[in-house]
Amino acid sequence: MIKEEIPKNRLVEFTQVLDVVESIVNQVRQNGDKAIIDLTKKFDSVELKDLSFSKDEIEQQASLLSDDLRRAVDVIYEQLKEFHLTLMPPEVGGGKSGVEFGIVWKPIETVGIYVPGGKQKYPSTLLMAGIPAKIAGVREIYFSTPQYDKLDPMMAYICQKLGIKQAYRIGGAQAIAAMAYGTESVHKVSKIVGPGNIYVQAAKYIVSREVGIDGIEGPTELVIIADDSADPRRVATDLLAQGEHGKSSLLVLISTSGRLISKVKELLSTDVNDFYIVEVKSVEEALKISDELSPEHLSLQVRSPRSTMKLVRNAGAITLGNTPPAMVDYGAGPDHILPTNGWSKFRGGITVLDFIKPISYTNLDNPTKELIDASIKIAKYEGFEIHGKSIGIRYE
Ligand SMILES: NC(=O)c1ccc[n+]([C@@H]2O[C@H](COP(=O)([O-])OP(=O)(O)OC[C@H]3O[C@@H](n4cnc5c(N)ncnc54)[C@H](O)[C@@H]3O)[C@@H](O)[C@H]2O)c1
Ligand SMILES: N[C@H](CO)Cc1c[nH]c[nH+]1
Ligand SMILES: [Zn+2]
Repeated sequence: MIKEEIPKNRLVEFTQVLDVVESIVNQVRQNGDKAIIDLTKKFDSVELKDLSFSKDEIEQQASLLSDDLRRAVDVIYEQLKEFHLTLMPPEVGGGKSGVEFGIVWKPIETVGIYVPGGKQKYPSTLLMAGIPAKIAGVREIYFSTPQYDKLDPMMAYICQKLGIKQAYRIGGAQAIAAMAYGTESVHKVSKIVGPGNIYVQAAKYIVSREVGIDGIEGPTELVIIADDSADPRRVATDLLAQGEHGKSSLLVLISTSGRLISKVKELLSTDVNDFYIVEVKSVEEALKISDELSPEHLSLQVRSPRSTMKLVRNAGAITLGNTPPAMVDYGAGPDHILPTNGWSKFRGGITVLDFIKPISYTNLDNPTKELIDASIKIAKYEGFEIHGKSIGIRYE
């Protein structure tokens, strides 16, 4: 259905299910594997026997992937690898007042990746999380997905390429809780990343009290800003494409062209999804609405996408001009694990930076008297006499 007013708040929000998910998380925390088995029966109607895929099962499934699809994965793997390698920050250092200081980057040691799978399968998401984790040097990468029978052959092949330590057949909030707290069968990790529905994201939010998370990456969102230079068929197809993720997707067109809008409306008229389509007077006005929404994907199908991009304040990922947003989903290089629900106001998509941490180092070779005196004075001012003394005894 076409709607002409964009809702102020997201209609589907992980905050709506925090209470029910808190109870799921607690059950897994207290009862481990047994709770996972019960919850999987309750929510997915599956009698779960083995919680993880064995090495043999993964090998067997991977062998079923055709050469053609293996090559496709290999091509995308190299493309994503290049993007994340480009972003890998250097170790930096400097000095002042006789102090040498700097940063060494260390990988997070254990990471759990959630790959959604309730309605569709997402081997591409395993690549999007696994490649930056591997480049960052994460020692043990685990992953979980709600596939209760055999593992998808493409995922199995990707598991092998990434050197996944263990793969679990667990979905929803129970998978997140299991990786956060550990169970008899599931390894506890230091950080959990990955997209999913509101139950999955609510669980990540809850367990972030104890483990790192990458943010909130819930139901897909696409805002297209288009002027009269845009092609209505492409605009409509981009909106329909993200609508494939399901009814929870947020699909928005903001355009300065009434002519484009009526053509796009015509093309969308028979689809089951809701589309929010608004006409504005200028691209600046469109940007104001989009920034307020802070969408996941932002597509700038306008005459000057580069100068328009400079004016954007909030978005997870921007595609310029004729670039299909679906290429970010698959093969362009930048990650498709992107913030939703307004979280692009304060963070971006996954990069290698989500898997490394900066540790500072300090070496006082020959500090100036001025710096030492100033430090001791502030320690005394705070009432920490011994802090001051521990500095003073070295440089008197
Ligand atoms: N933002 C991103 O970066 C990004 C990327 C890819 C996909 N996505 C989104 O991920 C989502 C995938 O959702 P999905 O549902 O297909 O798969 P999912 O794997 O996220 O969730 C499926 C699980 O949800 C649990 N569940 C379902 N109903 C429940 C209920 N009533 N109570 C408790 N638990 C329940 C079940 O255990 C099930 O296994 C889509 O909305 C898609 O748009 C987002
Ligand atoms: N559009 C999704 C991010 O919201 C990513 C995706 C994966 N596969 C297809 N699309
Ligand atoms: Zn998509």
